[in-house]
Amino acid sequence: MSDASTAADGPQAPRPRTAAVIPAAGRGVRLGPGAPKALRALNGTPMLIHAVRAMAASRAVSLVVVVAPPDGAAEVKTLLADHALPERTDFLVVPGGATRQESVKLGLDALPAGIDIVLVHDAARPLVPVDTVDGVIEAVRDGAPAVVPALPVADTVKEVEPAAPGEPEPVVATPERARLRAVQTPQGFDRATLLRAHEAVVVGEGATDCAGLVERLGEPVVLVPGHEEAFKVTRPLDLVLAEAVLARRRANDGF
Ligand SMILES: Nc1ccn([C@@H]2O[C@H](COP(=O)(O)OP(=O)(O)OP(=O)(O)O)[C@@H](O)[C@H]2O)c(=O)n1
Ligand SMILES: C[C@](O)(CO)[C@H](O)COP(=O)(O)O
Repeated sequence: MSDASTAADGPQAPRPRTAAVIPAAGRGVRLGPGAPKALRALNGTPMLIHAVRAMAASRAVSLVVVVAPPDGAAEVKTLLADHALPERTDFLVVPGGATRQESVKLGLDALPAGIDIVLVHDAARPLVPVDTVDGVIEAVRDGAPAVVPALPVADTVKEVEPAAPGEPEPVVATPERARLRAVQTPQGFDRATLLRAHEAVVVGEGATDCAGLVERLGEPVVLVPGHEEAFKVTRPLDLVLAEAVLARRRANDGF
């Protein structure tokens, strides 16, 4: 994707500037004991570095804000300095909060003036392909205030009445699968809309993704195609899958 702001036949309006906020402050409890999830290695490189490279691979992204584990900002700055990253991209590191939503808000608060489009991308989705990133940015540039990459759901999904641990859970509904989508990141937003959505959150009534907050404002949220390789590393088997994807990429492209 080219980011030129002038054309041969004269000056045009400058392209909107895009930043990526990467919440990376989670512990990774479901992955099991160890370092914070974003700092764990995939093929010898921290997951966070894979995620940062995935964002910086888009020529439209001029700034990446990493939201680090609360006591890990210095370590993350060192990691960014120690790994090869594109020179055209700027990097900022801020400490995160107690929830993903709080961490994203801390990242948003660190954005400088002049950024119009914000991607929010989980460090835990280190392998998202650049075409998916660019597809999200393009849809925001085309005027959608909130854009989410998504895939059809493969399993049938049941809604349950939560039960005590160890007790069977009663099913209350089976949503029509053809209407369900599993959503991924990066989610892309018009900056002002995303900020308004975060500022409107009532304590105790958060959402598990930023797009959920925009929906509550009554603003439209649209989906674009996601990618199987943009899966979230959540449980131990996901690490095995992520390393297999990297091995396949190396075999295919010598990458
Ligand atoms: N307080 C938090 C919690 C989560 N995240 C980030 O949000 C993304 C998605 O969250 P998830 O995969 O659930 O990560 P964890 O919260 O670390 O996982 P777990 O729930 O297993 O502890 C991750 O990149 C994670 O680092 C964050 O920045 N700040
Ligand atoms: C944002 C997200 O990755 C979209 O699927 C997901 O909601 C994050 O959930 P988590 O359990 O907080 O990781």
